[in-house]
Amino acid sequence: MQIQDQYSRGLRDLRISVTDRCNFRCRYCMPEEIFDNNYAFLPKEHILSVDEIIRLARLFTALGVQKIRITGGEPLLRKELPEIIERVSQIPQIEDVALTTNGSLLAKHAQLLKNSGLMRVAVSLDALDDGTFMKMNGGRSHVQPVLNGIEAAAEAGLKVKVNMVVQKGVNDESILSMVEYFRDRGHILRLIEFMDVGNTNGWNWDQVVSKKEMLERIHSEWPLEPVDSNYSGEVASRYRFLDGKGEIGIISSVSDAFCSTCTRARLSAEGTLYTCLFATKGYALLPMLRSGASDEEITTYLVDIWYNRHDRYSIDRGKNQSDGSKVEMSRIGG
Ligand SMILES: Nc1nc2c(ncn2[C@@H]2O[C@H](COP(=O)(O)OP(=O)(O)OP(=O)(O)O)[C@@H](O)[C@H]2O)c(=O)[nH]1
Ligand SMILES: C[S@@+](CC[C@H](N)C(=O)[O-])C[C@H]1O[C@@H](n2cnc3c(N)ncnc32)[C@H](O)[C@@H]1O
Ligand code: SF4
Ligand code: SF4
Repeated sequence: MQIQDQYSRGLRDLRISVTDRCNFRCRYCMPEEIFDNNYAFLPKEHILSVDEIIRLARLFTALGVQKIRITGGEPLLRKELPEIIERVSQIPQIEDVALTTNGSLLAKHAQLLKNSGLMRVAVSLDALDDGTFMKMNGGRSHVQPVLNGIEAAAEAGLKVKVNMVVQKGVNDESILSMVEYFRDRGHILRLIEFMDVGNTNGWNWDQVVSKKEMLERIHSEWPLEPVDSNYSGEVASRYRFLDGKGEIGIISSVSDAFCSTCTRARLSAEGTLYTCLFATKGYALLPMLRSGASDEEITTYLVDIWYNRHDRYSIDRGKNQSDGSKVEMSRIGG
């Protein structure tokens, strides 16, 4: 069944958060003064079990989902991650299984994840110097373990992309060194505009380096040209180096929104469905799962939610948007 929302967007991509916990405290996502020892993380019994994740993933594939991204929190903190990946990748309609991780624990697990059926990994890394990186991740990790994770993933045969959130005055001076490092090693670096996700990261426009500015800075060092998207609705705009040394991506949710082609649904660790990264409201599926709802009942509910979807937060950014607090990024995983 192919379903469409109010702007004729299908449902292709399901992003599943497998935990709300993380071993980092990136200031733009989980500032440590908020996510401290008193923070109420989800108790285990309120988190989707592996069976529940697989059941929902199957139901979503019947509505058009072909691509699954596992995220968090930090997904490598979930002990059952290899089993989740193995079972998700065995669902016949699933063509692409990817993982988004901070990379700090990846070196140890990359080969097992690849053997379990993982195809691609996006590793987040914001700078190559420990000073800047540790300032951004709340002092939780040096750079080297993440670089080791990236190399282990590549050696295991996983396709690797690197995600860098760019924050003006914090790590924008690291753009060129990051570009140089990863183009020399053949990994695609994607530069992400700092976004106003959640309610706690102190976002303001002054800290955003726009896509245009990032491109100008990189182009003046290594000339670039645009490349067509790999698929309709791709989040990153692609640019190739004219000297033939690979490509980069820019994710410009703030300065150049891409909502018109957004086919992404997000499932939080506690089984709540969000139809936008900036949603103020989610749809709790866990009570249905645990009260014996049939596949047909859950599917009818999902179809109805998608049919009524009219999210386009980034296009409308700055206009009066609905009140209420937004879901935290660590709950739905970016
Ligand atoms: N505003 C907005 N940002 C998004 C959306 N999807 C992804 N992002 C941002 O882009 C970042 C990178 O996304 P990834 O999870 O690495 O992967 P992807 O864009 O799906 O990548 P590919 O599947 O390789 O094309 C995320 O961490 C978010 O910060 C979206 O629907 N809206
Ligand atoms: C929430 S994390 C979850 C997965 C994993 N812990 C990681 O960091 O890759 C997913 C992605 O969201 C990005 N992200 C988090 N907060 C962001 C923000 N305020 N603006 C832009 N991207 C953000 C992170 O950099 C990361 O690439
Ligand atoms: S961006 Fe990822 S690594 Fe950083 S705090 Fe958020 S969930 Fe953790
Ligand atoms: S802001 Fe919402 S609707 Fe727009 S691309 Fe991101 S998730 Fe999709």
